[in-house]
Amino acid sequence: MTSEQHTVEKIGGTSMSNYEAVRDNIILGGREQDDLYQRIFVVSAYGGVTDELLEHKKTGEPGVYALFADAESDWAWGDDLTKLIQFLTDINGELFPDPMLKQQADQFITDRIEGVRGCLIDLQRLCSYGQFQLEEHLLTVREMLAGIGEAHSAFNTALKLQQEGINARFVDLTGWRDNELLPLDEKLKQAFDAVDLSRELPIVTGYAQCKEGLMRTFDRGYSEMTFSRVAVITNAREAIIHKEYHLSSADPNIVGADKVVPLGRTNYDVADQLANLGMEAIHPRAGKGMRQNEIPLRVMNTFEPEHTGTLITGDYVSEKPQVEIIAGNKGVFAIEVFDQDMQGEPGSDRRILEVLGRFKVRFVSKDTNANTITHYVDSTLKHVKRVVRALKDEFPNAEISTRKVAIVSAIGSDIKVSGILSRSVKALADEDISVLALHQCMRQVDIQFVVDEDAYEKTIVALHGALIEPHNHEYAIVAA
Ligand SMILES: Nc1ncnc2c1ncn2[C@@H]1O[C@H](COP(=O)(O)OP(=O)(O)O)[C@@H](O)[C@H]1O
Ligand SMILES: N[C@@H](CC(=O)OP(=O)(O)O)C(=O)O
Repeated sequence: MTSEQHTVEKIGGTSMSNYEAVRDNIILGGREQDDLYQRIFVVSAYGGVTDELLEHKKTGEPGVYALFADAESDWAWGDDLTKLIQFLTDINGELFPDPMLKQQADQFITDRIEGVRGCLIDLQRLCSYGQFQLEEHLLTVREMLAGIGEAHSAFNTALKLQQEGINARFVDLTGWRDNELLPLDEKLKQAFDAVDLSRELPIVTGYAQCKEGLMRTFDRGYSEMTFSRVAVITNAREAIIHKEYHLSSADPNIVGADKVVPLGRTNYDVADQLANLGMEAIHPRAGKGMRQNEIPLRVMNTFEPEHTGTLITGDYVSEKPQVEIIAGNKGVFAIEVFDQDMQGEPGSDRRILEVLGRFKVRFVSKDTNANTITHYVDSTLKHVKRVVRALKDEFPNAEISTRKVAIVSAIGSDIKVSGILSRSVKALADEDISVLALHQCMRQVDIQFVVDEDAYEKTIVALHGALIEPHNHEYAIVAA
């Protein structure tokens, strides 16, 4: 099934938890009955469910997976799974006042969870014989558990919409009781060849089981990968992500919702800069497929459906050079290698990168001079300490130092604005913010300021006030 007239739309977890908003603002949105179709919805688990299944995305608090992987507490995971059934059936109770429908939804998800419980008990027994190592199967366990959340929300949404007279169809990509493991693209082709978009509304699980193993590469970003591959494989005319906020000119929680303005237009290059800083409009690997297939990506605010949101395309460059977004990352470690012999010994950078690669530490930015190379890494203190120990072995005569910093970036599809650098630095100086390092590429799509970690918020506010607010954008920066 491919058509050039349909959209593929991802609905994020926080939005999914508000069924009425999903139904009224996304599914119906004032459309006539005949205009409801030609859309594919890829849904995430309800907010907080995947945290319970795996571990809390922000706090790290263990979920079922983390407890199962921690061999010490043999049965804590089982108790957690039982609590999870209660959590999910409570959600069903909110969603289905009709007892028959609630019973149907409860039956579906309880069967699924009890099936997984049986699997995990068998796996534990298998691994108790020593020939089988639990560690070798943990990624499969993680994938199986993750899929429960999306199966739950997709099944419920399809059932609810059917009750509202919409021909919604539950498309389960979680591989539950599948007898073959297919590569992702093949699995998607198989699933959507069976769908008639002119008269069916597929509600698709954001988790897809496939030979590549989505979580191996994307972990908690798996639903974006499923979403983007569905858009590519079915040749969508547009891909849309429905989130609980606009992609704004800065974090509304820092600058103030009254001061930020939605980004109306931008491009995948800017989206990659944001992802590099940890503020993901779209995961770069997920965005790559859509960019290469020239599928526009729109980020919509579920709770402001009348707003055209942010349209991300590969070729967009703002007519008037300007900063479009101030974004940053405060959890960054600067690892500085200062070695007086460096100038005379080419290859130092390669050796440093080899150490970072060995510990799978990703760097967000870097700067160098004759005898100093500094990498700014987005990692944990534990990993940074390991890297520093390895660097000391590699560079015995070097001074190696680390420091927690924040990186704040002024980003835009074209920021070749004369005087922007001086205005930015002045805005920071006026707030007594010292700039520890400064990076700008010749392509001029971003200027990165490295500041003390505790100056992160002040820096974002100062740059937003100097570079964006004076333009008094109203509806959006270049409305989509
Ligand atoms: N430029 C920005 N536009 C909108 N929100 C932003 C921006 N920068 C940071 N944020 C913050 O990111 C939060 C969402 O973070 P994110 O991890 O993407 O949520 P989710 O995991 O639900 O997609 C928003 O609630 C907002 O506080
Ligand atoms: N439900 C998964 C996948 C996901 O992307 O969710 P969300 O769209 O709410 O970020 C998770 O929480 O990781």
